[in-house]
Amino acid sequence: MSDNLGDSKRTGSSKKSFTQDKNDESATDSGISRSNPSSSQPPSQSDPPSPSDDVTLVGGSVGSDTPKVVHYQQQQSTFDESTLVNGDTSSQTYRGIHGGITTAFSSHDSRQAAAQARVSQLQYNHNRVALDRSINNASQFVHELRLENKARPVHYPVAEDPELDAKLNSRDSRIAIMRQKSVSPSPSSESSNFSNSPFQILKINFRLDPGSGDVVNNLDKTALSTFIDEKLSQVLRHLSSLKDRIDDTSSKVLVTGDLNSGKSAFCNALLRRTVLPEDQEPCTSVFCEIIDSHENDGVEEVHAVLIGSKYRHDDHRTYKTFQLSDLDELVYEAKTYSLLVVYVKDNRPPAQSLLRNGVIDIRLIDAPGLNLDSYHTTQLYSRQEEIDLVVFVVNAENHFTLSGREFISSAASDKNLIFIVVNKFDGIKHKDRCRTRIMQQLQPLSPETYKNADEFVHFVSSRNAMNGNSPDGGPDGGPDGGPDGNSDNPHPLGHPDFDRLEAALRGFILEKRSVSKLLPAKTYLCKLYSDLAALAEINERFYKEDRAAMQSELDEVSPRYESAVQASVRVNESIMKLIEESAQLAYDYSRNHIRAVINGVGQAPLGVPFKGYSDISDFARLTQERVINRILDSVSESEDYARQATASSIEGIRHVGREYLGEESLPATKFVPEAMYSRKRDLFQRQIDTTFSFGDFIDPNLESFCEVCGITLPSASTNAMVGAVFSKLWKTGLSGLVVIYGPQLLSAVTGIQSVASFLPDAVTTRVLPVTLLGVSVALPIYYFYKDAPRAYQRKVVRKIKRELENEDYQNVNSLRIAKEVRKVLNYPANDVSIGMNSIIESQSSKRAKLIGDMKKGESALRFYKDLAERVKAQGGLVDSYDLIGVD
Ligand SMILES: Nc1nc2c(ncn2[C@@H]2O[C@H](COP(=O)(O)OP(=O)(O)OP(=O)(O)O)[C@@H](O)[C@H]2O)c(=O)[nH]1
Repeated sequence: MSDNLGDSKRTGSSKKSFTQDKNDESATDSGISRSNPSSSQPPSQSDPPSPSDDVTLVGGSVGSDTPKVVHYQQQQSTFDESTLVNGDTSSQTYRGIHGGITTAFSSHDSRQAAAQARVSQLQYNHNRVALDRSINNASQFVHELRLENKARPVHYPVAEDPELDAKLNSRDSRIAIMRQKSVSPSPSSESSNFSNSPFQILKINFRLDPGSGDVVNNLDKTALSTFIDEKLSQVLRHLSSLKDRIDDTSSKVLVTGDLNSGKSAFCNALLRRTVLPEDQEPCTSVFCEIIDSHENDGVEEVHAVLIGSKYRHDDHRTYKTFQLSDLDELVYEAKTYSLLVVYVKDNRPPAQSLLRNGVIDIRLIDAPGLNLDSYHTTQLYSRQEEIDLVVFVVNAENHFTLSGREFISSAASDKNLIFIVVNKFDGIKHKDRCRTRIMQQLQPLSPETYKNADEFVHFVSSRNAMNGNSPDGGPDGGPDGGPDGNSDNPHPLGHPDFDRLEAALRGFILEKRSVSKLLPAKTYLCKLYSDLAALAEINERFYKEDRAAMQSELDEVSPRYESAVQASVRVNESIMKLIEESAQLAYDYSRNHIRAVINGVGQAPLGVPFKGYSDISDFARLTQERVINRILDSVSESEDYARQATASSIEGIRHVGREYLGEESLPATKFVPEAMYSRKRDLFQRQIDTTFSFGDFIDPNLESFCEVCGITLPSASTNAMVGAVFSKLWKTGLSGLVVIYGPQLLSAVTGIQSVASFLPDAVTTRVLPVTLLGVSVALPIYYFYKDAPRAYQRKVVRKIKRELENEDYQNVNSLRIAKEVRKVLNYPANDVSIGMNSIIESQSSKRAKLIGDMKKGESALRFYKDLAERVKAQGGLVDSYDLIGVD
């Protein structure tokens, strides 16, 4: 030691270094050489470095030619980059024996390690924040996809592998599935994966029920959409738990090992204070989770979690609170408590504190020693996601027990790397032999740990580290051993092995958490983004193809629709024209025909026999009936004509319809002509006043008078004129007759008088007046008597005509007849129209649906295009995060 001090003093440096080189031929009994760049002389045990000296450790990994160099600051018992030694010619090397192992330390590598740790830390934070953001983005994408799926079911490529289908639907495969079902009821065995699915995360396992036939084709869009929604909500849940995981800054270290191997002592040594009870006898039977007290408002206490409760710090019902000193008893109470949450204060600076190191909160979990009871629980515990590291404490005196071996090989396959702490190394006499044997045992149990033994396998004495005894000073402490259990007064030499273990532990947790915490998130995100991109592209392609197909369909449908509309207009027009022509024809015919009949009704004798005045009332009735019937007949004839016209028009309309719609398109209807004009026929007959009076038989008329008297009028016109005058006069009454015919009568009388002057007086005064009087009385009576039947006919005809005129009979009936024609023709027209409309409607609804679908497709296309771009960009970003590249 004096040599080293001398070296140190010669260089004027306070730095010392221990060189640990397992390959060195000049190794001590530990097989590790002592090297000193500045002095070839080994340091002696009697020359310990001064308390103020710092040292640099150079440690080589097993099987590695390159020694690993870590700077060691003795005073702080930490590894730090601030000390400069190796690589620097001015640096000095301190030689010393520590726990039988010669170690050499280089500050150069230490600086590198520290700088690297800082870069790792920065990179970790950067990656964590980036991943956090990426998880948020992914959640947003998935959320948007869910909404899209609700609006329009996502097109999901259900793998339709004909070969696979055939295999799955084959009898053998059905039997195989049924057998599998009967053997294993797990959900995964009940469903069959479509191996050619393009997805990893978004892969949906469709249950294949042997009895349900082709499950793929049986899935309708809605069912598929429900599956997808469920899958997406699963993804969202997973993203949320990933987020929790990477946002969780704490790391858990599970300390386990054989019974009595010193697990509690090791935890205490890490804390540099005796928190957990240590005993020769197995004592810890409850898991103890040690957490920095700042998570409990700085209060040191124990929360004993009752069996069956899930610990929640803010829920006092889940635990009972105790003092730290109660732990001595609590650790035995496995029947009451499932977990002891121990809050301890660690006031050491972050560089020394493991629990609160300023970067990540570390929780230590002291597990019960492995035995039959605890083995399974501990194994399950170690598999928890939150466990970032498993430290297995093995008693150097006992080596690995059977349960220890089993646990290590199982935990190693789970976590890949585990820390092995070979404790109680202070009590080992033949340390090198012990080391070799332990390494031999470890190699098959955890090859990875063995390969990286320098970092993961540590031979230490927790007791010495705790008590501050010299590394090789034995259980009772060396000559420079400090007071028991007092971290404030460590051994001046410190405990490089233990400190190295601590540094490696901390380095692993801090640096490797990128792998343990971030890598699962990155891997999941990469897969998810790749799936989302694939799904978006598939849908983009689908909607593009769909759009093209719809466009070509629309190109066909649109002209068909246009021509259907135009044809409908044309057909409609021609049918309307046909209807109007038919109605007009019926109207014209009816009007002319009825008018002609009405006009002609009084012209010819009605042929009603006049059987004398005794029968005059029958005569009157018959005459009136004859006139009315004649007119009604004309109406009926017009209606018949209209029926015929309607029948031919119906055929015309149906012909037009058939031409456009096709033979079978019109409903089979039967035209019943009799149904036309079946109502309101006798209306007119009922309206005519059929009563008559005596006056109806008196209708003086020159023509008839002359006819009755056998007088022939000069001409028809004169006859008519005179007749009219005569008629007028008659209407004015007898006085008028006298006024008009008076002169004639007077001249006749005068003529008679002049003739009478030649006649004897007796003749002129008696016979002549009497004769004349007789004639003038008898003649009208005779006339009226003879003319009465015809007078009645004339009067009835005139009366009826007058009434008809008043009613605008011809027009009203013609309109009625034409209206009925129109009405009846509207039926076939309607049939044609319905046929036409259905064609237009089908084209129109097809067109409208296509246009609507195209619009929806457009927005879906935009969505997926946008999604694909964003997802790809995000995927590329996440892929570029280098989580494990910083070493
Ligand atoms: N010599 C020596 N003894 C130690 C060391 N570490 C622990 N011991 C002793 O070993 C005994 C058991 O230590 P514990 O820490 O209780 O062991 P444990 O593994 O926690 O025990 P259980 O949890 O009960 O299985 C105690 O008497 C300790 O003092 C060490 O490094 N060297």
